[in-house]
Amino acid sequence: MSAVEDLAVLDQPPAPTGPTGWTAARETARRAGRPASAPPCVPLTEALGRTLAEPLTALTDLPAFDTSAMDGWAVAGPGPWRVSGRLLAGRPADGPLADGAAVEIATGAQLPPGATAVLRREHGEPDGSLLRERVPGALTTGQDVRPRGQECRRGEELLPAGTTIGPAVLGLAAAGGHDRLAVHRRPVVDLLVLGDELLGSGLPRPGLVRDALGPLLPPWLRAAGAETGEPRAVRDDFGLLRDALRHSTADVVVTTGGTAAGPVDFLHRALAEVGARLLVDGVAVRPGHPMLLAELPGGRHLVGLPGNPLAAVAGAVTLALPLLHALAGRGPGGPVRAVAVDALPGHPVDTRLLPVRRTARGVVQLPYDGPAMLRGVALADALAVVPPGGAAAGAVVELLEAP
Ligand SMILES: Nc1nc2c(c(=O)[nH]1)N[C@H]1C(S)=C(S)[C@@H](COP(=O)(O)OP(=O)(O)OC[C@H]3O[C@@H](n4cnc5c(N)ncnc54)[C@H](O)[C@@H]3O)O[C@H]1N2
Ligand code: MOO
Repeated sequence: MSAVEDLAVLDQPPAPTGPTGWTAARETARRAGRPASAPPCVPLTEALGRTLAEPLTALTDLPAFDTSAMDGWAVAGPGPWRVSGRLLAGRPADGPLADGAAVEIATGAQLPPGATAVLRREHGEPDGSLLRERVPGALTTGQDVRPRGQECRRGEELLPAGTTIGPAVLGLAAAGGHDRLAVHRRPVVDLLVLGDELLGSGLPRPGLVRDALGPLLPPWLRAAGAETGEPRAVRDDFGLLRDALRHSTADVVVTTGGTAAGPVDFLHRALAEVGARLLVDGVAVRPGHPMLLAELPGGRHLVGLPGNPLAAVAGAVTLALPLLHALAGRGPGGPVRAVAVDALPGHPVDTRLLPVRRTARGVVQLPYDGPAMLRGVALADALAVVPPGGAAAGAVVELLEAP
């Protein structure tokens, strides 16, 4: 081994020897993800759900020209005014308006030079070719005019890099003159669902249960910025799992099940066999404590979610979403907090994640929150982070996104 390689090995944090604290585990996952360099520039139609790789700047003043905010008349100076002509939206204004003149104007039309205000249709009284105000003297200079640059000036930063591109961002980008946006690449996720007992359809039968995570995880991971296809069912076979890990080229492999120490829980062995390095091996959190995070050769990652469905949800919010957000270039965002209406029960030494519902007075616990249950979380607005020992009534707790 060369000296450089030697140093690189010494630089790496040692493999965890026990459960990682919940906050540290989430932070480790976030730090593990770095967005790829050279972000692509994509058309607006392909940018939804991605993250701005560069600040969004205005390519134009907004509005780009003085605009009428109302249907009525553009007027110059105090009334009464002599009316001639009509200005519609979509056509450039022609000649300037002389003092004492008015022109009929539509909302959104460019104001002619010399116009001092817009008189709304309902506030004006046409009298032959003259126009008067219904309430004389009520019109003020600049009224119902959207002056050029009111919202922004050309070159002004509208949104910072790291902003998630939602419909409003697309609209703003278009308004600001953009056809394409520099965005972070979506991290590609392979989802492997482990377990011989899992059914893809139909009713549970003796010993067999429906796969609940195959339907639950992909849309949630996509909403977190990932690109992922159909989950792949992998039977409880060491060789199959090892080969699935070995052959995946995804940025992140997410597995469900097989994290514990049962006779067919092969995940740890398969990770060792493919040369993975564990970054988190168990987390002091309930449910979900066997969750893990590993670095695969080539700097890719694997998140091992426990098989119990609510434990898998806890693993996703703790490890998978922070990792994917970081890879997708999303900032961590500020914590969301709420008051606990009643006391929230905790684990004596571990953090607990509880499905809760928002009410006007704060959040309340939902029933059916066992590790194997989804009934509570399906009704939940969020997962409350309950510190060891529990949270008293009136305490402020952090909230995490529920699927
Ligand atoms: N001796 C110990 N046993 C277990 C421990 C422990 O600490 N010591 N921890 C328990 C906890 S907590 C959890 S969580 C599970 C984690 O187990 P695995 O990740 O190995 O998951 P499996 O054994 O494969 O499955 C557990 C459970 O979940 C059901 N399952 C799995 N996948 C799905 C799916 N896609 N949809 C619905 N249900 C699923 C599976 O049938 C099992 O019932 O280990 C405990 N054991
Ligand atoms: O992770 Mo387990 O209960 O905590 O389901």
